[in-house]
Amino acid sequence: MDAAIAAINDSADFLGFIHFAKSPRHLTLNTMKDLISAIRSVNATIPLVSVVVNPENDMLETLRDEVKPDLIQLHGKETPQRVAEIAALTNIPLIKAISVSEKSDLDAASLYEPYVEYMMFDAKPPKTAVLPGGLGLSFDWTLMRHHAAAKPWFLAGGLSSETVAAAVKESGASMLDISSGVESAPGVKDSALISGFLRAAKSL
Ligand SMILES: O=C(O)c1ccccc1NCC(=O)[C@H](O)[C@H](O)COP(=O)(O)O
Repeated sequence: MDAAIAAINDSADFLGFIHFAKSPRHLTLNTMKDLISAIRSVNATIPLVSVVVNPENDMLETLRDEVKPDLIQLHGKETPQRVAEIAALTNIPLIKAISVSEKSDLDAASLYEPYVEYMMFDAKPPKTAVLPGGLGLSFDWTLMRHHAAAKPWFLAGGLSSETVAAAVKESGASMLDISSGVESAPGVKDSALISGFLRAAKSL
């Protein structure tokens, strides 16, 4: 909660919460529900995002009916057809994350755009990685320069107060997503790092 308050005080535009058991950032759906409710009692407007990976329908129904995030971020290998089903099932705006290591990884993005509010482009994890995100890895940001997008998109992966200026310059991103770059240890958000990142990003 302290990190969420720090981010709100420093004018973060979204807050995200991970539901993925293997992640050091994992929150149960009950904990996420309580956290979302507590944050809404101090700030009713900041959009709150539940981040999930290849979710089954029963989990999505719990998100929709109990957790009630403003957005759901899909960070797995969901196909465009599955994203369409999730949009219809939940009626909650979606963010679809795409893993990028080369230009051709961007080709499928347009297939998702009809069903989502936002896209996210994140670094492709190594094959051996346990996590699909939150790894502090970046990709060639210049790949985004010529990407024709119909929906607004976040740049993610390896961002920090040190890298953000180059990331924005090289990618042309106007929306950013950060996780490990504002942590003092895996899963431990650091208020000072959050403030530093938001100041650096908003000064660009
Ligand atoms: O962060 C996680 O542990 C995680 C686990 C499962 C699915 C997604 C996850 N993170 C997704 C994010 O949106 C991260 O913010 C994004 O990958 C950037 O991470 P980082 O490179 O650490 O800033």
